[in-house]
Amino acid sequence: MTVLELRDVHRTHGAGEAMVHALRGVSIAVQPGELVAVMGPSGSGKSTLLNLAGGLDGPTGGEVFVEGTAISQLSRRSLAALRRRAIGYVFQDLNLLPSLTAIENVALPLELDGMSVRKARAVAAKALDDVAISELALRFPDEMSGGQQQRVAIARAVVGERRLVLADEPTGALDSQTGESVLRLLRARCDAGAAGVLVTHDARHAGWADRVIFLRDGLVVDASGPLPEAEGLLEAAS
Ligand SMILES: Nc1ncnc2c1ncn2[C@@H]1O[C@H](COP(=O)(O)OP(=O)(O)OP(=O)(O)O)[C@@H](O)[C@H]1O
Repeated sequence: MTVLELRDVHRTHGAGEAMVHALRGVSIAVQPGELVAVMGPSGSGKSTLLNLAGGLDGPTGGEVFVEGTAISQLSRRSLAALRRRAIGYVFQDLNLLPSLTAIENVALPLELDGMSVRKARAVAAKALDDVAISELALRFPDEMSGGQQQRVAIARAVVGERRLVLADEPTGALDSQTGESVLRLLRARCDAGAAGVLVTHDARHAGWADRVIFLRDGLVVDASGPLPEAEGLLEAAS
């Protein structure tokens, strides 16, 4: 089943002369096992697309479907449950809770979903092990490097077998080696069956994706295989 579908999605901000058309009719579909990179110049609508895909924002036109469900039809409570259970987010602002340890941060969505603390901690410990930082489980975010925090954020995004993983420049300011390991984790999650959407400015990062969608002024201007087509488009845009 298609995990994520945007059908003729529009998003405007503001009104009257100040109205901005962040997205002007975008249609995409992402299948299980597929990692799709979204590229485009600053202001082209990439973050808007990701926020709509994750149900963090609603479209002003068109519809977003997650696993066949139109998310505009969901109650607030159902949408919150869908976000917690099915969707993992790795955003540049990591949103790790500073007063919780690494393992508590990863376990939190599971506990919120009703899993016992004991079981949630066991699942979280496995997720931290998967991203090779099990020895940091009891550290607080400010006791970890940026790369280590990023791994915690990835573990939290995929814990509990989330089927849709959304990443907005997940490598942030990381050095290239650490950044690559974050992308490798995302790729591995998709290879294990999740659908992924990766917003990036970096053509090398887009090289981890199965295909690249290129946005300009809120429209998909090309959807192609990964490199070298994406590099050509980037050069054409600059
Ligand atoms: N809350 C908002 N209010 C008003 N305008 C907004 C809002 N959010 C986004 N926009 C506008 O919508 C357009 C698309 O923004 P968006 O952040 O999606 O672009 P982007 O491609 O992610 O850019 P960047 O690469 O710089 O992060 C821009 O013109 C932006 O100024």
